[in-house]
Amino acid sequence: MIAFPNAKINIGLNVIARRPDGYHDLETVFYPIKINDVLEVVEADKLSFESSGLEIPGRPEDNLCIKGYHLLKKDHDLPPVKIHLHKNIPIGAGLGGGSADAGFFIKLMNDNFGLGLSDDSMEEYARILGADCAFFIRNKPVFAFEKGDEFEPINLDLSAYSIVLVMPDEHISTAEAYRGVKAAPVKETLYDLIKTPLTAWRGHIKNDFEGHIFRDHPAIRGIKAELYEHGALYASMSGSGASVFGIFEDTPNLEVMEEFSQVFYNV
Ligand SMILES: C[C@@](CO)(OP(=O)(O)O)[C@H](O)COP(=O)(O)OP(=O)(O)OC[C@H]1O[C@@H](n2ccc(N)nc2=O)[C@H](O)[C@@H]1O
Ligand SMILES: Nc1ncnc2c1ncn2[C@@H]1O[C@H](COP(=O)(O)OP(=O)(O)O)[C@@H](O)[C@H]1O
Repeated sequence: MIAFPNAKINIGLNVIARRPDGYHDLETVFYPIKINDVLEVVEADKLSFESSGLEIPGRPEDNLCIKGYHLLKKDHDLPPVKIHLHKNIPIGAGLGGGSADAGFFIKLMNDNFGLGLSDDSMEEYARILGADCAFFIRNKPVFAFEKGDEFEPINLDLSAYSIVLVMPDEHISTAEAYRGVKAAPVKETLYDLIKTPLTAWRGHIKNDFEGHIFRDHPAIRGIKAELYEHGALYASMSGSGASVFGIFEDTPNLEVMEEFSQVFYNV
């Protein structure tokens, strides 16, 4: 059994308040994009995890797929499985790649071992693994709030546009991004702003992580500026960075950027 976990981008991200549990309340829009890992799970004599493709930092036993297995195993009678992950979604990119693997792993296990879990119930399991993980259960554009794990579906279809994603050499961990951010209440909620025409987003829809990350990593700021110079209608860092996306009317030629970063066209 095989699945193709996809990445997400954040269109806007407001960090609103620090919570007593150390997390932050935020509002953001999650939008799925077409950069995918390959996740294969087969029944085996013992539980194992292996990966190919991009190198995943950390021990295999800490991989979110293995954590997902142990979480489900507490409540369900599961056989041991062999997990193979081909990693293609850039890591430390703000693309939620690990979270996508976790969400898709839960869905794979549910389908293949007849666990009978509803989407709500799978979201509950996913939330335990990480704030972003629950999004990947339904995997549809949403306005997300609280820890970024409560959702309101939205009608947002960008398929008429060309989305280009640029991944610099630098990587940024989610923990680093939250450490430097200053929480503040919003003046205009993203829930309303996202309904305005895309051409009105620039200068209004913001990502609060950009402030300190652009200061500490000027090359990332440069990528955003370059996307606007190439005609993006809207450009932003995704989530906690370091990737930056641009939304274009027509696919741009970004050959000049390919020298120092990885460019994904039409995601
Ligand atoms: C920033 C966002 C934006 O979508 O994702 P990325 O851009 O990294 O993919 C998310 O908030 C990341 O979600 P996720 O990566 O699942 O976070 P978790 O594993 O739950 O938490 C990692 C760390 O981020 C911080 N954290 C996360 C979520 C949140 N609402 N407040 C926080 O302060 C905490 O310090 C936590 O220890
Ligand atoms: N399946 C996985 N794929 C990628 N990273 C994983 C996975 N499981 C656990 N991790 C851990 O999560 C960290 C960041 O994951 P990722 O989702 O790529 O972050 P971000 O969304 O912030 O770019 C990695 O450094 C790694 O240690």
